[in-house]
Amino acid sequence: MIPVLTRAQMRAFDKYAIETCHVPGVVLMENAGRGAADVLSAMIEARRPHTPSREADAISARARSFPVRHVQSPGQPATYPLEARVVVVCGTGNNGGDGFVVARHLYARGAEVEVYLAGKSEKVMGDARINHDAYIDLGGRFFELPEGAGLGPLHTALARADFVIDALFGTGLDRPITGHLADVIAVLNDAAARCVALDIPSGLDADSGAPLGIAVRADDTVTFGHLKIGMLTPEGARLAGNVHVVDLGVPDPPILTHVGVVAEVIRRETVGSYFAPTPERSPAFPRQVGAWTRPGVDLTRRGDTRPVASQ
Ligand SMILES: NC(=O)C1=CN([C@@H]2O[C@H](COP(=O)(O)OP(=O)(O)OC[C@H]3O[C@@H](n4cnc5c(N)ncnc54)[C@H](O)[C@@H]3O)[C@@H](O)[C@H]2O)[C@@H](O)CC1
Ligand SMILES: [K+]
Repeated sequence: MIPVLTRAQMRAFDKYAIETCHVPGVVLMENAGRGAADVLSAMIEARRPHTPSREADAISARARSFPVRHVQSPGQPATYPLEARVVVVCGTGNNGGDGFVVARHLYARGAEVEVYLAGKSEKVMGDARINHDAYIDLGGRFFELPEGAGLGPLHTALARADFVIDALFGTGLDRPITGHLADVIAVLNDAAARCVALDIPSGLDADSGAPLGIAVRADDTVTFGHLKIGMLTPEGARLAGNVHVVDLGVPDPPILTHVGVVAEVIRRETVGSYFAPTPERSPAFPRQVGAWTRPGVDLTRRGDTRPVASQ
């Protein structure tokens, strides 16, 4: 079964890993961002066969000048250099920090990357600041888009982008989005580029699955650690698009025991475990001996998912 967490549970998961298990937050952020970069690399690779021939010539010329250390190895999701123009739109919190990690990895893999920060660098702190500085000091293309700045440059960048990465807000969202940040999201939603959200589409309430003011309409969402319940409601699922779960590099059992889960997604292959065999003939299937009957199952809480009785 696949665990599903609330916003508070996911935040408690990260906190427990950092404070009790002593996995540094910046390591979790690196694992999250690198995992997302792998998902994106595979998406970029999947487009490669459709490249028109003139462009393909340019690509092979670039490939010849790309460092030899990027020889494709087993498990590597793509051929380097990646052929894609990627615009990463970051907020000033840790979701934006994930965006800087993704930007750094895609840049290192040869993609054309630009980062737009919806705010000022001076507002970026902690683990996000470490990754902000690393990306910029490695020579990554970077632009600030603070309150009051025109959104023309973002429009222009998105018009030529293949992918736009939404790293504005994750589980830290706690009030409706208004003003400048709402305008930035509207620009993202107008773009033709494939939109990939990090953790959750910005503006989506991770618990209710409703937009808080305005929300990004993603084609894909790369979510970190575990599914969030808000992505499984009809509206949340529509905004999240295809969902990919990336692990944070920490084992689940010691942490999930402490933080709990709100629901579980059942896999086809394990659905049988929800049914218990009856020793007698079932009244519903009188000819069948040892029929399988449905026990009481409540899929909304982990504690209630055990079969309680044969009925
Ligand atoms: N160390 C960690 O805890 C990890 C966090 N991760 C990422 O961090 C995210 C959570 O990061 P943060 O808690 O920094 O929060 P966010 O980056 O989601 O949001 C940033 C801040 O924006 C403010 N805010 C909330 N709603 C707003 C609104 N409507 N308008 C303007 N400002 C608003 C809040 O003060 C919030 O803390 C996760 O979704 C995930 O992407 C991952 O990197 C994994 C590790
Ligand atoms: K996001």
